[in-house]
Amino acid sequence: MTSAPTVPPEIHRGLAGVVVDTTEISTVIQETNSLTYRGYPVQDLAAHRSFEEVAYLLWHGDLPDAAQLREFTARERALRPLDRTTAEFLVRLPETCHPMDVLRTAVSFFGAEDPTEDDGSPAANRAKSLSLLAKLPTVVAADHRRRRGLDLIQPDPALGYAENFFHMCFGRVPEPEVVRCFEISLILYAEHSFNASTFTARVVTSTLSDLYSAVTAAIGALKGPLHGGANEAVMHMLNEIGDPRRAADWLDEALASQRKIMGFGHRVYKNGDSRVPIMQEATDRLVARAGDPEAARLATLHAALRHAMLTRKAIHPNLDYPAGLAYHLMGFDIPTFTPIFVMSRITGWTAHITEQLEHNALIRPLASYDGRDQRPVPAGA
Ligand SMILES: CC(=O)SCCNC(=O)CCNC(=O)[C@H](O)C(C)(C)COP(=O)(O)OP(=O)(O)OC[C@H]1O[C@@H](n2cnc3c(N)ncnc32)[C@H](O)[C@@H]1OP(=O)(O)O
Ligand SMILES: O=C([O-])CC(=O)C(=O)O
Repeated sequence: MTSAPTVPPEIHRGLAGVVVDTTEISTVIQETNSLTYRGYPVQDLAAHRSFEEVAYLLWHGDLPDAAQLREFTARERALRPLDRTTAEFLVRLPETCHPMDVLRTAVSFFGAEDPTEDDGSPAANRAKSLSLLAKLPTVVAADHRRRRGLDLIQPDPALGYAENFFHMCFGRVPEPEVVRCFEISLILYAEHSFNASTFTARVVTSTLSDLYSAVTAAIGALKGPLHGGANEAVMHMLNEIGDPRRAADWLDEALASQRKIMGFGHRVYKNGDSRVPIMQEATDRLVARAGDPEAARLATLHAALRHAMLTRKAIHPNLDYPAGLAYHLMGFDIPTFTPIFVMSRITGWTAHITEQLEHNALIRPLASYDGRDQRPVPAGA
């Protein structure tokens, strides 16, 4: 009897187009290039709400009322300082390591220090998430200053999340318009469904590992230049091109040598990233406010490259393209750009960790083997 020929399995490399689970947290709609958090359009949240309100929304499912927001922000502000052991541990890390490595190590260290580390109850995870939201900016700012040879500035509980970050990095808070542009970037970066780092967090959580392990792994996934690391790569690329008149030629050479152009393209959005118009407007406001030739040169170069990429490849910018330039204009050093993304995405990651635990199934796909045929092990020498 002959056996029926086996149908080769369909391979979905990179899980492209594969729907692996449901989520109530956000939806990225490819057809309309839109994004909602818990049902609210992200554009409206960016226009009318604070980052703290969005964090609350992602975790609790609804926007806070005034009393809930007061309580939430008071708790976040109280949790910002680092204890002495953590601060001493972080300054011992080599300055040659990337700030994302510092952040990843810090989260791992917080996990090792947390006495409730093995209690994965929803209440314990909510407390850990809030503590990370509060402390990550303190770590990022301390590291930003350490690399400039400056001492840490303690968090100021009188300041909001975004303002306090500027205070801890620079010892001053810029004009409200600059703070608002920064806050808009945090709102836009907060959540994006099953992107690579969030999926990483869900994979780790699906084994019933702890929240710190899941966030540590997610930071590792976000660091790569095909994901969050692109906001830094955008600025390196603009610096490499230099002259706006060189943008089109530079692009032609880069494409001819098969280079990926950083800050362009997206796995889900094929006709433009829903978040880009709002972030681009915020970046344009920063350029206008700076009012200097250097900001104008960068803005012209940024626009010229975007135009050339659309003309040559019909590929649109993603959020990292305007955000990278915006963070530079705000005065942050390039290696701090992706850590800022983490300060925001910690909200989305931890919302997904909670959701994964609510309906957990171990994440374990299959692979189609195309290696050597089975063969006998030769006798040892
Ligand atoms: C917050 C975020 O994480 S957003 C993403 C940030 N990452 C980047 O900006 C890095 C640059 N972009 C990229 O590498 C890609 O666009 C990704 C990884 C984001 C998405 O990749 P994919 O979904 O695999 O894109 P896909 O393979 O469908 O690309 C289609 C075609 O466009 C090309 N393409 C896509 N993006 C780019 C790019 N940035 N530069 C040059 N070519 C590109 C691909 O090479 C491919 O060409 P081909 O069909 O001739 O081989
Ligand atoms: O959704 C993705 O693949 C990447 C992205 O834009 C994000 O994580 O914000």
